[in-house]
Amino acid sequence: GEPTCAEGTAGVPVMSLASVDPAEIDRALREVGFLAIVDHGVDERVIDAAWRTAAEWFSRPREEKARAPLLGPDYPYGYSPLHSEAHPGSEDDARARAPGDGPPTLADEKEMLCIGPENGVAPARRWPEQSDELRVAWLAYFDAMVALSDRILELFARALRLDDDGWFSHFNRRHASALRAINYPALDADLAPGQLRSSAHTDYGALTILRVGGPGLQIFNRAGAWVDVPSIEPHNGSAFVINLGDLMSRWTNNRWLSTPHRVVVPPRAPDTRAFADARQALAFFHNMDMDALIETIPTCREEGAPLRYAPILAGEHLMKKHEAATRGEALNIYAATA
Ligand SMILES: O=C(O)CCC(=O)C(=O)O
Ligand SMILES: [Fe+2]
Repeated sequence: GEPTCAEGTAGVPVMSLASVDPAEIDRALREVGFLAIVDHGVDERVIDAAWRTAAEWFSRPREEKARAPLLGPDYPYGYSPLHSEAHPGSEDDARARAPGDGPPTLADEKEMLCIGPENGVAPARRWPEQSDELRVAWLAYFDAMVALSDRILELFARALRLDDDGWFSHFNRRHASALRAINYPALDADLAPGQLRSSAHTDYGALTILRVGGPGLQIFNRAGAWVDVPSIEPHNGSAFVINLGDLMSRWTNNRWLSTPHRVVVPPRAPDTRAFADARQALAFFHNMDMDALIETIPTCREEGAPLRYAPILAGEHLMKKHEAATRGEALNIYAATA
């Protein structure tokens, strides 16, 4: 039959969800930590509406957006304006600093709007009051992502040769997932040296479903190089990029990778004055139940191999990641792969 798996330039395989071989998923997640899916079955109108209402909302005046529910200590969702977050800087930035300078505080060149689940796990959703259309569209998209992540978790169970396709569903009764739209504004000047659209990070949870609009996403591969994730559309039809977060890597005793990734400004074409087009992404972060006990998955306990992690509650893992991020702990990927 038709091949279900083709290599992109970063080695991110593209798989048809209609005919995927779970062994290929296992291979991709062991070697790359990222894959792309087509034939995913999500209604294109649902995707378009979420995409369009996000873009429309980001295009509003700054003062209007600032009146939206804001991300803060009592509400870890809502709107984060441009430059509201400081992140560990890039490797170049770290090299440029004198010892003892403290962590770099270059802010990512992005703004974000986020909602959480509506299942009692998180504070009640707060919406920007200006757009009923956004609320309706995002509710549908959120539900579609929940359904798609359920399907992907079934495939993960098969990829890990668990005896029950529904193995993950026992940890997925009141998930703590979040939907985030990210706007990387058009640029009319270069960013500061070392500044990025999204600085290098790994995701926290089980898996992330990304809808990507435009170039710039890079992954840090096992050879220790930053490589572009090529755009999959339009040749392969509508696609989502799937990657794992730290929880899934831990759960599989590091069999599967939580791959560092970042978003850079694409290289500027010579002889043009335009710097960079705007870029948008929709990221659905799937988190397991807060009280899910994460102990190495039975089929990931190779005989004789050490168990790398003690059991932990998924909620505790998530909080530790949030705390590390707010302390600005740098992601030490360079040392890890040296
Ligand atoms: O914009 C993208 O393509 C990726 C964003 C991302 O990695 C994140 O928000 O965690
Ligand atoms: Fe990410």
